[in-house]
Amino acid sequence: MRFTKMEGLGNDYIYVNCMEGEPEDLPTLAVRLSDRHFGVGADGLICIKPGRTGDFTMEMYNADGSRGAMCGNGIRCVGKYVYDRKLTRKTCLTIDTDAGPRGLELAVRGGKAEQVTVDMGQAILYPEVELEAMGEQYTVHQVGVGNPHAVIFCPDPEGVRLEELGPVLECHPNLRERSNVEFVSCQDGHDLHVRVWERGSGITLACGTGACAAFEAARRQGLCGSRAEARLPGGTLGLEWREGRIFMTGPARTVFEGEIEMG
Ligand SMILES: N[C@@H](CCC[C@H](N)C(=O)O)C(=O)O
Repeated sequence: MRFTKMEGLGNDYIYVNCMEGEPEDLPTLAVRLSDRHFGVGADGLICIKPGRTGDFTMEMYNADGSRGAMCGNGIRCVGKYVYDRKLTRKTCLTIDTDAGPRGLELAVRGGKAEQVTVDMGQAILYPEVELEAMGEQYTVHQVGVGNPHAVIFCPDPEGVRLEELGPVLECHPNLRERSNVEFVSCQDGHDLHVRVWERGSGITLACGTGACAAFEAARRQGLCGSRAEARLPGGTLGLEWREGRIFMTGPARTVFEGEIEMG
């Protein structure tokens, strides 16, 4: 099976062209290929399929084989994948996801898509909850960006013991559902510093939907205005709130292509 490894801010996935059929048992394949020692190594698997109503469909699996409805860094790479391989000549396209269709605008240089802006749609803010984890109290802002996020504001995200707290918070019974977790600080009304524990994949270098969830929570708290930059360990994303929708801009990059023996 041929595959392409791509990354957006170091949030890396294995991309498989499923336009004319797909491998069997995608959750098991995601676990096998994502393994960084015995597989290719990635935060998960993304399949590119024919559009349902849009131009293409993105189907994503986390490294543990669970399915994610949306992936902000992944969808930018899907845009680059279909454009660079000439599966489309459109620079404005619609990608169907389990969370609904998302509009993409590609910035092209030398025949390749480099930066991608995604209309991430409306974020939903649920009532905040207080909870206890590893002996500490946290105020959690629950945000839906097509997938569930638990945003916690703190003075220094770098000081958080994410590898220990992440798994506890991801499955905390006080949350609406199993969630992605972001520790966030906001400075100067636009500078968001974000560290992420991703549901199903653990600590990742970035999370596009997580950056949007942090932005929405910060905006609603009056901590930032309608434009912000989210600084994550893997790089920076541009965020803009326009008429109730969030627009996210960032890079998409191909790392390498390969072929793996199945069975
Ligand atoms: N890395 C992603 C989010 C991937 C899905 C997430 N782990 C989930 O299960 O909801 C992003 O960039 O948004």
